[in-house]
Amino acid sequence: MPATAEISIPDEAAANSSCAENIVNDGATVLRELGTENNSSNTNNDSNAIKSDGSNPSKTPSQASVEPSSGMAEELAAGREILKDEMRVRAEHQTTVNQLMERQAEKQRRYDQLVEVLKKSSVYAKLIVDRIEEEKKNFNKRLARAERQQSETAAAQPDVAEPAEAPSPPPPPSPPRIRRSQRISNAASASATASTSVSKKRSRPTDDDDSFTSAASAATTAQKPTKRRRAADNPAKPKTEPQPVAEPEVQPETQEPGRLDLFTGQLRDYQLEGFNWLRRMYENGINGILGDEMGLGKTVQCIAFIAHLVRMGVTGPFCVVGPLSTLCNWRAEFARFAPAVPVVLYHGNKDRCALLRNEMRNPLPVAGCNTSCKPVVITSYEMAIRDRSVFQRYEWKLLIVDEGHRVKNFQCRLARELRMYHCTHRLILTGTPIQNNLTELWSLLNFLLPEIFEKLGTFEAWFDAGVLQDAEAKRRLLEQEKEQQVLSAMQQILLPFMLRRCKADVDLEVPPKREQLLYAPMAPEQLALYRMAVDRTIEKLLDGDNRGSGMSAASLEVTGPRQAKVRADRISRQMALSDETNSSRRQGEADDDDDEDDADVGDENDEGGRAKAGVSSAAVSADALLTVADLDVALGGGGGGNVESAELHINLRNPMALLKRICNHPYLVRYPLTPDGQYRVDEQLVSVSGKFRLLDRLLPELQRQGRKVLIFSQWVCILDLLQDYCHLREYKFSRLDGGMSLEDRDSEISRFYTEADNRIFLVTTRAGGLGLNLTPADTVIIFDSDWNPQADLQAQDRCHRIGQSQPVLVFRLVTADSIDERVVSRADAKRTLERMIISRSRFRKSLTRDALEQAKRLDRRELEDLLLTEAKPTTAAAAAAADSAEVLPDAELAKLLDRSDLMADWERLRAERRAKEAAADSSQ
Ligand SMILES: Nc1ncnc2c1ncn2[C@@H]1O[C@H](COP(=O)(O)OP(=O)(O)OP(=O)(O)O)[C@@H](O)[C@H]1O
Repeated sequence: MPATAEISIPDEAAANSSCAENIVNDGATVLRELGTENNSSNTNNDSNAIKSDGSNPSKTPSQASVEPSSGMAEELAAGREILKDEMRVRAEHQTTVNQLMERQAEKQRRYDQLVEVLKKSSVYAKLIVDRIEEEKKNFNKRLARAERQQSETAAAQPDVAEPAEAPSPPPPPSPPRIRRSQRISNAASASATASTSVSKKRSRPTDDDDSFTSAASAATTAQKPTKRRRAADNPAKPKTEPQPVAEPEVQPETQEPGRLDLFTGQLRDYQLEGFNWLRRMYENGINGILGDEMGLGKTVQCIAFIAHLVRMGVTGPFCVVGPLSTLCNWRAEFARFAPAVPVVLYHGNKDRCALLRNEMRNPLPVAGCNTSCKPVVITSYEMAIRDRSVFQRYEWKLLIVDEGHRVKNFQCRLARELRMYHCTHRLILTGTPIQNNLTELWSLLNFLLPEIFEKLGTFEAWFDAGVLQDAEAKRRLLEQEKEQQVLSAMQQILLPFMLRRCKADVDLEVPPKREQLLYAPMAPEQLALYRMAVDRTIEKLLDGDNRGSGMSAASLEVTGPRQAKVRADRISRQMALSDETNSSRRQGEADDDDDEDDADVGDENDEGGRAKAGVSSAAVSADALLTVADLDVALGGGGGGNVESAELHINLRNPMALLKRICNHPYLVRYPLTPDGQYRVDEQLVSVSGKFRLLDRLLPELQRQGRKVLIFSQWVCILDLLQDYCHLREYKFSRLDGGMSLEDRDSEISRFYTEADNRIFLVTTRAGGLGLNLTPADTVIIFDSDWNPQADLQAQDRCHRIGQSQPVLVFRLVTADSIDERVVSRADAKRTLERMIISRSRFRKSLTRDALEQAKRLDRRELEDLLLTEAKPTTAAAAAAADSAEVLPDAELAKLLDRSDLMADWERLRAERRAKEAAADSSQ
């Protein structure tokens, strides 16, 4: 990393600069030539060039007053014009050069900042590496001492005269080197007994032996009742240097032999490593991001970590803030993995929360442990904001922000409020640290470590996802990397603060998944409507229809609440959902889980946000709708006085949203009504949308196979349509969206788990895409992709996670030749950005000296591969002709739904793994 790299003026600037010089020179040449020509026709034989204003300085006043010939005058005039042009060009080029120089200076400034951050970050990196090495040294010393003691005991044993006196039993055999899963409790007790009973066979610890190291350190700290030095990160007092290594605040040794450990689960190897990383960060007073891919067990690692802190005598309080949908999951996981640790789920109205606050306040005894601690408070973003003044009164020992990419906008309300909490340690959990751009990653880091990540400019716009769509720009990016190594600098900066493992890196024992893009051509009616939206015919039609009513097309929008009568039917048909829930759901278009926060306003796709931002919509009465006859005629509907009633939803102020609606289903723009004002749910619901046609091919077959399916959409109104479809086909289903209460969400999830014939779960990406475990499903259909690719990935990972036993098929539906394709390609570019910065092997292990060195040497070939040959989901099936009833021929369908190849791969992998394990065991 050239820390003091001189940045030369880029070729472009140099070229422009020399270009400007050339022009000046050329201009002078032209003028000289012009002067020569003039001289040749001028009897005065002047040899000087003409001044810029066209006068000839060498002429005497009398000469100047001599009238030139008309030819000469023309030449002079032409010369003046040329000169003016040249001056203009010269000025323009000078401006360009100045701009380029300014840009370059700005880039240099940002680069200097980056180097500065790198320096700060390497102080932390060194601290952590030194700490790890020290732990290893200590462990080795303890091991050697234990071995010495053991051999001394063995040597002393023959001298024991009376075997009948029952010598103390031989030390229990040391635990075998555990490969796949490792109980923390085992690790802890292994270390606790390390001084008396460590097998001679055990090899020297490697990185993988971190568990033992951890436990050794835990035991060491348990014996040293030092007071934890408060490494508080109170924003008012940012710390500028890493805090000295601090021990957790421990009470005197309390562990008795055989005492129940608080974490009752078994961590896998990589989870154990994550646990050790969490512990080390805490002990060193460094906040961090646990960025493991979704479903790898971030929740479980945190629970193990909190259980460890409690066991070490840290009495809390601890706080977990997450999306509403995940709260029950956190509570359930605590009950499953650390039942002795008290937990309070803080959610509800003010009265209920007042009661909960009483529970929060007092320390409770921890079963099986000679200690007590305040309950772990689990709450939602909404509550964390609403009751900030309450939460602010606590001195949180640990604040966990689950799905922490929510603070991706550093100015968002949630980030602002959480910054006011007093906490010793902060931790962000996110499976998707980079969603759209580097600014978001900076925001997360700024939230955690404001003293290091203080200047947004440092991270801003080094790499732009938009640029990554363009091959030429990718090549330029490679050049930049060669010159400045910005990418490696960023990776080095992140290294001490982030741990991220991908599913491919770890032995997850989850069958593989296959993601496929399914292209659906538009149905004829849909295409007609789409064209009308593109060429703005809709606008003209609506303008015409509403001229008399004094309503402009731009303000035309039908809103949900005014449609209560026609919605009633839909509501009454819903299963297990309360009316209250539904009416609240009607308020928003796109889902807005916990969206009281302003974090997502400005999100490209945030329909709900825009609605809230106040698109003043004029509701159109049912009578007015009847008059939109031209629209019906254009769509091939009734016309000629036989126009059916329909609910229109057209917001011309947002043409992009209008196109997206049409791509997904024309009913989102114009839903036909029955004569009595109900939604007309018949075969046409399927036939007018390309995506529904595809769906109608996939779902019956999946139902026949008994597969459970998750269908994700970003729009609540699409969920409504899908629900109508389920009624039409008489499919049982569950549903989860942002308008539902915590209890309703919980009951819908449990219905999906427990009812065998409930095989479809309709979920909004925002409300249900995060933190849920829906492993009964093995098929995911993403009805409409998000601009943010991570939202789709999160959705897929609801069922592709630990606990899944089947290969998972993921289908992303894309309407061919439409705005949908743009969404998909832009999302792919953003995925490349994410892969470039963090999804490389660098963050796989917690920090080592080797990893630090490796991060300095970014492999150019690796980067080239990534940028120039990207892995994309397979484009499996383009639907057949739009007017064909056979949208997806049987043979194609069978191929799409066939998982036998995935299963075979999975079986082979498992067999190989078993063989390896057997070989390793026999060699021990
Ligand atoms: N060591 C373990 N033993 C048993 N079950 C586990 C273990 N680790 C994870 N799981 C299970 O795997 C599933 C995924 O784990 P978890 O929810 O902690 O993942 P996550 O990384 O937090 O996912 P997300 O990012 O989606 O929130 C859960 O059902 C969890 O109970």
